[in-house]
This record gives sequence, structure tokens and C-alpha cells, in this order.
Amino acid sequence: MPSRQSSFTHQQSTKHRATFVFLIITVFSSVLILFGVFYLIYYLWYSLIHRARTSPLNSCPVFLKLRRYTYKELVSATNGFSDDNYIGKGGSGTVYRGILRNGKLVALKLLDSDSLDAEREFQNEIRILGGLESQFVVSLLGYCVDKRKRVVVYEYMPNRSLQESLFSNRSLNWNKRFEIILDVSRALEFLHRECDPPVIHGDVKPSNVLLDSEFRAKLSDFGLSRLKVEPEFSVDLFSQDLSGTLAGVGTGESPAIGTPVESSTANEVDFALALQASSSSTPINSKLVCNRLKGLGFTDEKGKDLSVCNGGTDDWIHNKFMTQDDELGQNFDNNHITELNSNSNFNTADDHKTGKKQWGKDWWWKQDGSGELSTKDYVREWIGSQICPSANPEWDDDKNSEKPDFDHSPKLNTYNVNKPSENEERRGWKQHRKMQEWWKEEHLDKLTKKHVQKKIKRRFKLKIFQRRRKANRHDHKSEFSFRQNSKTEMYSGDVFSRELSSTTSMRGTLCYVAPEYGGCEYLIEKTDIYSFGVLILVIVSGRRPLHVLASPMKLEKANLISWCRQLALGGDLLELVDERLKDEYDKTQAMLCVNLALACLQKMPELRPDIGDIVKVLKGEMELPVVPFEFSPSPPSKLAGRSRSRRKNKTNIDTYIA
Ligand SMILES: Nc1ncnc2c1ncn2[C@@H]1O[C@H](COP(=O)(O)OP(=O)(O)OP(=O)(O)O)[C@@H](O)[C@H]1O
Repeated sequence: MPSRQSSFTHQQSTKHRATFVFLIITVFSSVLILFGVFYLIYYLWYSLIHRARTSPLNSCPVFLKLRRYTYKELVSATNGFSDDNYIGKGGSGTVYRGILRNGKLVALKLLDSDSLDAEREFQNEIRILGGLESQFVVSLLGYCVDKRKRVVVYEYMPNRSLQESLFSNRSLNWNKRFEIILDVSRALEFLHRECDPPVIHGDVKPSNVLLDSEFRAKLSDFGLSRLKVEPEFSVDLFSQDLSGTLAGVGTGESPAIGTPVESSTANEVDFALALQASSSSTPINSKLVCNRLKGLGFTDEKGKDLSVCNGGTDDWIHNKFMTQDDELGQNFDNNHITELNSNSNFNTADDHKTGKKQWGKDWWWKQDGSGELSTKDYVREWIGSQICPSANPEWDDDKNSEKPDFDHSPKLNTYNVNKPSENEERRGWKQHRKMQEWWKEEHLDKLTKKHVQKKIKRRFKLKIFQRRRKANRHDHKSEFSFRQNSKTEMYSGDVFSRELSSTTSMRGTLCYVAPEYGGCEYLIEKTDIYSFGVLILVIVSGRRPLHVLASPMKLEKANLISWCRQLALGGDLLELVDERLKDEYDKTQAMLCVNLALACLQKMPELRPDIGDIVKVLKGEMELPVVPFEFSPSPPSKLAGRSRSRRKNKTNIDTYIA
């Protein structure tokens, strides 16, 4: 009996133990499952929050290799990004001087936090520049990512940008200029030939060439750079293109380029080509600038043409506006251009007969169908802004020595060889301001898209205010960059104000960007070579690529590239050399540089020399290949449809250039 009882008790306790163990296991696994679920939720939440910001860079080995600074560190390095440490403002951010904890002097670019472009450029800069090591490329030391803040840390370049050195009072002597040309060519050689895959810089221009304490140059700003992913791309791009182009010359037909360009990009402006083509022959050049000046307000309020430019025609304006079938173009055409035409003193009849009026049509601008402010608007805005020379302290290229003159007959603005008195000048400038207002009123109400109107109005309002406010901060003159949110001013009278910004799909910088590059994502080495050609001319001449001048005597010099071509035809290339150098330069080297630039500026990318040859030529290890002074046919427009039909029976611009 007792043994039966004890066995019962034993059974009972085993049962209890089993229940207990089962309970523990259940509780434990429930906690585990719960924890797992929580962890999963947390993980999903975390990756969702951080996905956009960090995942592309975290997966990039370059990113992991670079030093990551905390924002606090950089704030203390720059004394809170103080004005005292301010260096300059670019298209995507502001650059400050800073001293790191280890005493190293650095330059920090604080990117605009509200710009998508800035984010893209930040990642691009880090991915590409972060992986490069060359004495000809500026070093990227690190970066900072802190919530929405993005900072890139570079080595400090004491002599800042070539832009500042070239266009400030401290002029560079010839030896330095030549060394800089050589350094930039070596930088490009490194990018195009020593990097694998090759790197296309995409934005070679003076403000992206930085100078060290000995004025040796380094290429910077890789925000628009691309890795060349398809080695044969350039062949694909232009092999179809070449035959088409050559076939198209003279017939006016421009077959569509064989590139993977979407329609949105296909319609974009081809400014560099426009500008160079615009004045590649002397008479056209003069007419262009005459007409442009006329459009800038050198007419009276009744539309009378008061320009003293002789022999000009209205073709430039006529073609630009008459051939646009959008509302904007027609409005401008009907209300402004015809007004100018009817009152113009220009002899247009002959030109109409000879068909010259076709020359300025398709290439001048190609409307971006994005619905954003189009290039044409920028041009128009620019024209409007130029009516007021007071907004352009550097209206002419002789450091303000030749401000536009005004006489005060009933005519509003005309060139006057006699310098006006101070009072006259002040009155004249006021009238210019009025002209600007008039222009604004006259054309803005014609714009149907409300947001476009708003945008332009806002910019008009801001423009003068911003110019004054920033005048003290920006002592350098910048180029107009096709970047969004470009806020830096430019004070020269030559190109479009940087603040005019751009459509998102546009890339590169006006006048430096190669004609074949319409803003698509595809870049080839020869695109850099073209920009390098412009850079050489800018360095040799000490001028910007486009300079709208006040003096009619200097109109032919407005477009640096075409002026250079004219000089080449006349055999007087050395006239291009910066007057500030006087006779203190090496004439053989200068000739070599200008000829090399002309070779780089061939419109057909295939005709441009490659960077290896360029370096050899500059080092004196190779003769410059004999190149025709241009005028190769330009790559065909990427505008197919509409513009092609409009081109029928029209003479291609290049037949005039040739
Ligand atoms: N590493 C550096 N050392 C010294 N100064 C620098 C450095 N990087 C940039 N700067 C200065 O800051 C200015 C602005 O540079 P940033 O690269 O932002 O713009 P940008 O090249 O002038 O214009 P964009 O961005 O439109 O090409 C330059 O003109 C240059 O003077």
C-alpha cells in the first residue's frame, strides 16, 4: 500500500515538473517570438528611415574608406561656418575655410540641404573623387552626413580658383598660365587614360581648376562627372551620326542623332554650338551681336532701332522667335520682334533673299518640354536683365572703362562715341532701368503658364537685390552653370546670370559644354576635350567665352571661340593673347596653345585630339596634328520631329560657317 502511494506521489511530481518545464518553454519561446517580431519591426522601420540617405553610399567602398567627420567637428573647424571663413559659393553649396583638430587647413563645401541636385552631386563627388589619387586632382579628405546636412572636406588650395586669378587684378604671367594648361591636360590624361573605368569630368571650366600655393593647378568638382561604362560608346554614338551629319549638310536636313537621348533631353538647348555657330563668320557675328544688343534695349520705347550697328539684320531675332511655334515664341515674335523689324534700319531684304534668316533657328534653343522654366525663358530673362547695365558692373571687358554711352536726344539709347557727363550717365542708367521694367511688363503678361510667370517675376524682383547684397561676398566672376539652385551671382556683362538656374536635366556650363552634349547622362572623353579647348582660349586671352560688349568696335570679340576662328583665318592668332601680358609671353607657346584649342573645339568629337596627344603636344614631344580651322559640320540636332520638318528647304547653318 505505501509503495503504491509513493509511486502515485512520484507520478504527481513528475507531472508537475513536466507542466513547469512546458510552461517555461512556452513563456521563453513566446518572449523569443515577441522579441523577434519587435526586432523585425524595428529593422524594417530603421531601414525605411535610413534607406534613402545611406544605403547607396554605405554600399560604396570609397565611402567606407573615407574619413567621416561629425558635424560638430566641422562646426568647430569653421567657427560655426562663419562669414570670416567664407571662401565662395558655387552651384550646389558654399565653401568655407576650416582648421581641423590636427591643425590641417581644409576647404569645406556645405551643400545646400534643400536641393536634390546637391544630394546627387554629393554622392557623385564622393564616389568618384573619393576614389581618385593624383597630384593633378584636388584631394577629398572626408565628408560629413548629419541628418539633412552634407559637407565635403577637401584639401585647401590657397590660390583658390583659376577663375578668380584670371579675372581679378592680379594677373597670371605667361609661365603660370602655360603650366596651368599643362596641369589641366595632365589631370584629364589621368582621368581619361589612367582610371579604370575612365572618368569623364563633365564640367571643365576655370572655377573648377584650383591653384595651390605655387599656382599649380588641380581639377576639382566632380559633381557632374561620370564613369565611362561603355568603352565603345563614343563609337556607337557618332558612327551613325557621322554619315547622317555629312549627308545632312547643305540639304538642311538634320537626321536624329543615334544616341539614347530621350525626347525630354532631345529638345534641350545647345548653347555652346549656338554661340559658336552664331558668330563663326564675320558678317553673321556682327549681325548677331547687333541684333542682340538691339534686343537688349538699344531701341526706344516706340520700338525704333537706335543701334548704330551697321549692316545688321533682324535675322537672329527673327529666326529665333518666328520659328518657334509655341505661344511664348509667338508672343515675343508678334509684340517685340516685329516691332523691331518694322522700325529697324537694318537692311533685311538681301538676307531674306539669300536665305540667311534660317541660320539661327533650331540650334539656338530647343525647348525643354518639362514644363519648367525653359531655356528660352532664361535667354529672354537674360536679355531683360541686360537692358539695365547698372546690374552689370562689368558690362564691358575693359574694367568699366567703357560703360554704355547714351545720348539724350529723343532716342533713348544709342551708342555715342563721346563720353557722357556724370548727370547724363545717371539719367541714362535710370532710363535703362525703366526699359527693364517696360520689357518685363511687355512680355510677362504674354506668358500663359502661371508658374513660369511667377518664377520670372520672383527672379526679376530678387535679382537686383541679390546682386547688391552678394556683391561684397563674391569677388570672383562665375560662369553660368547648368545646375539647379545656382545662386552665385556673376557680374560680368558676358553671360547669363548664374541665378537663372536651369532645368534639372541640363548639365555642364554654358559656353564650355560641347555642342554634341545635349544634357543626357552620356558623356564621352571628347566632351571634356571641347571644354578644355574653351579653357585654353580663356587662359590665353584672359577673357570669358562670351562677352557682350558695350562698344560696337569690339563686337567681333564678343564670342571668344568665333573671334579666335576669325583670327585663325586672318592668320593673326596672337591678337587673342591677353593684353595684360603685354609682350611678356612666349609667342611659340601661345601659338601652340591657340592652335591646340582650335583643334579641341572641332564640332565633330572624332576630330578632336585625344588627351594623350594633347599632353604630348604641350610637352613638345609631338607636333600638333594639322587640323582645318574648323568648320566641320556640327553634329545633327537631336531634335527630330518638329524641327526637322521645319528645316526642310532651309539652309543649314554650317554651310554658312564653312
Ligand atoms: N579646395 C578648395 N580650396 C580653396 N578654395 C576652394 C576650394 N574649393 C572651392 N573653392 C572656392 O570656392 C568657390 C566655390 O566653389 P564651388 O566648387 O562650390 O563652385 P564653382 O565651381 O565656382 O561653381 P559650380 O559649383 O557651379 O561649378 C570656388 O570658386 C573656389 O574659389
